[in-house]
Amino acid sequence: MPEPAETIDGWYCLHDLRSIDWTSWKHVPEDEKQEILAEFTAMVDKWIDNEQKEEGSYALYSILGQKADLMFMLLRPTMEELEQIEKAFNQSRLAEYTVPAYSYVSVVELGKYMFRGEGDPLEDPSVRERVFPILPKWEHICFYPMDKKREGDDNWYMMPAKDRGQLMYGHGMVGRKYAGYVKQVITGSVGFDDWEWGVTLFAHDVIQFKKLVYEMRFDEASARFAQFGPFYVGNVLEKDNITGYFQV
Ligand code: VOV
Repeated sequence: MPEPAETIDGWYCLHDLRSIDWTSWKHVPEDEKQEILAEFTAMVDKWIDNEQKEEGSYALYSILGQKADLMFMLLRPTMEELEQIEKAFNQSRLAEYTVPAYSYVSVVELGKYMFRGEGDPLEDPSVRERVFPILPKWEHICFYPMDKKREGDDNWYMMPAKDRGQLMYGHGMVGRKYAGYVKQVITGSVGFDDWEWGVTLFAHDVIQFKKLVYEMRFDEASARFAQFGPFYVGNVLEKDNITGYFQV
């Protein structure tokens, strides 16, 4: 049996995507809208406070297209904390005007392919930074789940570790060209959700997602083995712009 890849796991992750029921929202009296948004903003304040204490992280984006309108990406040390956040939103008044669109449960993951250090990797500050990341608040986000193929000769899980390591090295080299343009957070979801990984990318210029994902399609790790779920792309929603976003 090929040697399984060892992973270094960090914060648990919830991608929570919601669609807004604009028709119902439109009919809410203005003063009530302000109260509802104040309650939601107070929730975001808690996420910001938690991030400042480095006990987790968050990203808040508006999503284009009809698949969803909002995406919350939340990182916490435990799944219980993620559940509390999800529940708090579901019990909020804003939730009455949203419909669940998609969700994804995973954990920030670093494959040991590239880790050359000795001892406990979680004591290495550069590893900690990657598995307990403070999510960038860059202008754009792109999120999609993916699998590695298990078909005939293209079975990732039957490949020797050394060959997988080589392919991941090639993958990393393509990715490195985008340093400063795209930041990636890879979350593992085997046993947690319907796909094997969640890929979350952040960029200042949205076109960089297309360039990177397209270039990677030609790299063997993706060309032979990658299978993709739905893609979600969006724009950062800063706390101060929440009221403006909900204006109708
Ligand atoms: C910004 C670009 C970028 C960079 C620099 C980068 C680098 C790296 C390195 C060095 C490593 C290996 C060690 C680790 O960290 O695990 C990985 C790992 C991984 N990646 Fe990646 N990736 C990028 C970007 C990047 C993209 C765009 C995708 C989606 C693929 C595509 O075709 O759409 C992706 C996927 C993954 C996955 C699913 C894994 C885990 C695979 C496994 O079998 O364990 N990734 N990735």
